[in-house]
Amino acid sequence: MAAANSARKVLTFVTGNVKKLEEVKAILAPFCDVVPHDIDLPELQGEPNDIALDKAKAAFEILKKPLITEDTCLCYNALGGLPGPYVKWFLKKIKQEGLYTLLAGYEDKTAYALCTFAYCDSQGNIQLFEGRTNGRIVPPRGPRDFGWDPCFEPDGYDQTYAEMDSAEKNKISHRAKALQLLKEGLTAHL
Ligand SMILES: O=c1nc[nH]c2c1ncn2[C@H]1C[C@H](O)[C@@H](COP(=O)(O)OP(=O)(O)OP(=O)(O)O)O1
Ligand SMILES: [Mg+2]
Repeated sequence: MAAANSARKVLTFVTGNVKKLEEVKAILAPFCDVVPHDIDLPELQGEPNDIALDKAKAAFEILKKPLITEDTCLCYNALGGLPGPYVKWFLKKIKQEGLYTLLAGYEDKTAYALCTFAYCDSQGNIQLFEGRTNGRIVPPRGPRDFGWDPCFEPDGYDQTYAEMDSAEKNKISHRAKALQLLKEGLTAHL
């Protein structure tokens, strides 16, 4: 990875999620190539930062080379930040409709999408880069090919993430913001 300046930089992204990979590749295209490595990493329960750190540590123990991992949370303000890192399991069991009806008893539909990238260097040192986009939870609208995108309407938009084109989402998303910080943080390393 520590390539000469003239060579194209390469980052290994450990994820099992092809839609994440697609977005990360598109957002980082001007900066580096992204090579996926599909490992189903164990995920701790707990605070988003601890989960993100642990995910990178687990990936490094297997690959023993520099890499990035990412963990995404969908946090409802009315629920003290839940489902947060557990949104994957909520989605699996109650689907997009359920993610909306979960808030039936609450007036506050605001939420934020939180993305935490972890970069692990060749020595196993880990740095985190966090991006957050505020919005609200709505009845699902738009294509259903990426997680909770149909339920999340970012502030300042009347479209859900799912209804926006991908280029637009990639300008304002939680993931785009985290990757901007990662690019700034890694320019010296890569
Ligand atoms: O921008 C997004 N828009 C909509 N849905 C999203 C987004 N980003 C992640 N998601 C979904 C995927 C999974 O249901 C959960 C996060 O769980 P999370 O553990 O981070 O993802 P994952 O297990 O699919 O992939 P990985 O192998 O990288 O852990 O939210
Ligand atoms: Mg996961």
